[in-house]
Amino acid sequence: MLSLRGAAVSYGQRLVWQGLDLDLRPGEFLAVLGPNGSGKSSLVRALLGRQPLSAGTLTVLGRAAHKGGRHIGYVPQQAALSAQAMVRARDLVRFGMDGHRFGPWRRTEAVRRRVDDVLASVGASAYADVPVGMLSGGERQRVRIGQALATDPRILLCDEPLLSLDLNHQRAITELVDARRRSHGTGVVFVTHEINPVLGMADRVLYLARGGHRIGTPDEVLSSQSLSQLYGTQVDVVRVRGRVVVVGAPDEVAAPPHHPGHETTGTTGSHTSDGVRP
Ligand SMILES: Nc1ncnc2c1ncn2[C@@H]1O[C@H](COP(=O)(O)OP(=O)(O)OP(=O)(O)O)[C@@H](O)[C@H]1O
Repeated sequence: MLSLRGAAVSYGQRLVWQGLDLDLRPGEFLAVLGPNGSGKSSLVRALLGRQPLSAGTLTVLGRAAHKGGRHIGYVPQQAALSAQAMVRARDLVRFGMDGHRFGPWRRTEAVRRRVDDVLASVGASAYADVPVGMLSGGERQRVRIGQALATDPRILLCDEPLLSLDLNHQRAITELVDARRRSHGTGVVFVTHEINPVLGMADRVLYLARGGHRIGTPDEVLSSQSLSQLYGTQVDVVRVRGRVVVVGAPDEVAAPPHHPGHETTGTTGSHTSDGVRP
């Protein structure tokens, strides 16, 4: 579905990652992990065709990537709502369709039914008519996923969809995405700091750090040996009561410079010494 060969992203002199070979299969769940500033969002932007590769190639469904393809659904990082706060959940889902299939916004019966179906599929029917500014974080994430699924995309890119959600909502959101890929064969790229909610679902993990990466099954990548090699220092991956904790991964960044379109997801060095939060 997605194919990267020898891919790299850099901003000026800053090389973010390089030498990335990746194929996403239909229905596959790929978790993308890594500390702040390791280039997870840059990868998502590259896959969306919004960030040019500095080396290598990307094809999406067999064709060179381009912006705005309706085959890719995108769940962005939680952003300040401001402009959308008064928009109803059902309108957000409809916006997701308008840009693609239906041209100018038309209130046709078919569109209304489709919006209802999408809202039902993400469990958001009960608050379809509530302004999104009044929804909880978890409810809003359901609606955002609905918006991303509005065009019935074959690939779903989720950029930190679990941020600021409690454990129950993290589980609900990951299960929603998991159910979707199983029922529709949707390929999923799921960027997260929170490995544990996706551990049982991820077919493969791509771990980005220090300009390098590891890719493989969760057991292959999330091992002391693999992460120690990646970081170039001793890192321990321990499993405690079925949860994975990464101990000793050095913080990657001091303070990522703020620039438009790049929202950091936590405080400086939030990739803590236990790395992936339990
Ligand atoms: N548009 C840009 N111009 C210059 N540098 C950028 C730009 N976007 C990202 N960067 C830098 O590239 C690096 C990777 O950023 P990116 O947002 O992809 O990382 P990330 O892994 O998603 O981080 P986080 O977990 O904090 O969201 C960072 O050092 C960041 O400051």
